[in-house]
Amino acid sequence: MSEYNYDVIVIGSGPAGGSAAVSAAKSGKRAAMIEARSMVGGNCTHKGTIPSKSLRHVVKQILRFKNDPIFRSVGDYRTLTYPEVLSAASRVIPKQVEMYDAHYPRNRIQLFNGEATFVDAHTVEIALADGLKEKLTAENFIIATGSRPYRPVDVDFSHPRVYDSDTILEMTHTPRSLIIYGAGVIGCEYASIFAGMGIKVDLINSRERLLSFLDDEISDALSYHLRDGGVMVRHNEDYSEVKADGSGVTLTLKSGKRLRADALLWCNGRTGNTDKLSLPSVGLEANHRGQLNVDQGYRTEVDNIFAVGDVIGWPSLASASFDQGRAVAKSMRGEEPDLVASDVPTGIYTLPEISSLGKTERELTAQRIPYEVGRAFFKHTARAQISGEDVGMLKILFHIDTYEILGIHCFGAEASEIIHIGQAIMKQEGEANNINYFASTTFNYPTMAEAYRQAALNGINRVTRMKS
Ligand SMILES: Cc1cc2nc3c(=O)[nH]c(=O)nc-3n(C[C@H](O)[C@H](O)[C@H](O)COP(=O)(O)OP(=O)(O)OC[C@H]3O[C@@H](n4cnc5c(N)ncnc54)[C@H](O)[C@@H]3O)c2cc1C
Ligand SMILES: NC(=O)c1ccc[n+]([C@@H]2O[C@H](COP(=O)([O-])OP(=O)(O)OC[C@H]3O[C@@H](n4cnc5c(N)ncnc54)[C@H](O)[C@@H]3O)[C@@H](O)[C@H]2O)c1
Repeated sequence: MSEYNYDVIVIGSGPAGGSAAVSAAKSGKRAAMIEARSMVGGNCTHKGTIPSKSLRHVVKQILRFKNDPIFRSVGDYRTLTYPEVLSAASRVIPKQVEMYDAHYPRNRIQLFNGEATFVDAHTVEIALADGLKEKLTAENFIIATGSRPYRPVDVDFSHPRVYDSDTILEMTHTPRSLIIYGAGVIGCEYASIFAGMGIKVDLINSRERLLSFLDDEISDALSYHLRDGGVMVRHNEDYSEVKADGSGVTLTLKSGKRLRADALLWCNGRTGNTDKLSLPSVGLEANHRGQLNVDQGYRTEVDNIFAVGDVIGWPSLASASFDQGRAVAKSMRGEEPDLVASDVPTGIYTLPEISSLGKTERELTAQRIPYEVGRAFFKHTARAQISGEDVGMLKILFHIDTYEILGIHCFGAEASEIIHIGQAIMKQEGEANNINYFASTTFNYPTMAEAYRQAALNGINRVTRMKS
């Protein structure tokens, strides 16, 4: 008999912890999960990815209905309130919870609901919902406690007109105007959602362009479409004061500007959930963003304690967290983790959607790599013309001599799915990663794969002209 209750205890049931627990259990480990919420699924399911993507889907449907005359002939368009949109979007959460819930008994993972705190490197205490405490021991621990919105002390988040990305899901009214402070991925996605509902949005960015990690052309397209959708984007601005009163919120910027709106949504930064874990009892310390350092195998500075997901920082994506969960289980078994998230695609669910993979034009130019660009505009593809979603572009960057694909950048409807067609080719070893694939392969018609063919031919023709 082992001296411990479990081989592994996972703390946090989001994408990272959930997949780590299932992977460990499938390889024969006696696993337990401790989750502070009453339901599994993590912040991803309850506060982050799932509610925001569901909200966005509902708003996209509304816009479709509003903008397409055919729908107006079958029903009147009327303005929906935010609580109505939220209620439609919330239907997905229980379905996700039910799906995740089933994994635990099926894989014989013992689930405990309560907040976990370390006692020592092999013991945790759980504060159970009924006020009782329980101690559990394990040979290994996996910390997958995720992250939460960062709240600066000089902003009063208890005021009913001041929200963050968690509390915006509890807003019970429909503001006529909204200030979104922070134009990262969360800020831009929510700007699309609220502008799509007809709410006047001010989007405040502390940097000089939107989502500067994107290819410049795509970032410019996002700026254009957000503005076209009614969002007022302001760059290079930092707040000096947020003041909320009974009728609205005033945001004063360091530049001296004052903005006023019915409500404010704070989207500036996140912090890792490590403050409740009593890390000093095991000799661990989080950085100033509440995140833990890990090695290539997701091991912290304490040999038997691992960490995955948002709590270790970049890339802080659900997509990568699922893979990290499986990778850490492998690492714990002493195997080489092969799923280290180094080539994660970006999928940004603004309206229009954005997705990219690999190098940007700016990076290739800085690295002096000779490349050419192949472009296809959605408006020239039959599929987009038929669906009516003809705003968008696919851009392939490839090596001028070898034709190796170096980067793929896309915006427009279903961009985050479309990118995966190119990803499959980019992942090929050696000469198999070649833009010619798209020029010499027959695709279903009409499909958005046609955009790859158009972009490939566009780029190859340009190189051929240049070489002739
Ligand atoms: C608004 C928003 C939109 C997003 N959209 C996307 C997207 O479209 N695509 C994408 O890939 N990513 C997206 N993300 C990021 C994604 O949600 C996170 O990367 C993902 O949730 C991280 O998963 P995780 O398993 O690390 O932790 P989480 O999902 O944060 O789950 C951690 C869990 O740990 C629990 N926990 C914390 N402390 C304790 C404790 N002491 N004891 C017990 N349990 C504890 C929490 O209750 C929580 O359930 C979005 C995030 C936000 C906020
Ligand atoms: N579709 C998606 O994949 C998706 C959607 C939402 C959130 N997320 C993930 O959730 C995480 C959090 O998103 P977010 O929008 O809060 O964060 P973010 O990192 O995109 O930045 C949010 C804001 O904080 C500012 N900021 C961030 N770090 C800063 C720093 N060091 N100094 C000064 N300003 C800084 C940025 O300028 C930006 O205005 C991200 O890692 C993101 O990838 C992903």
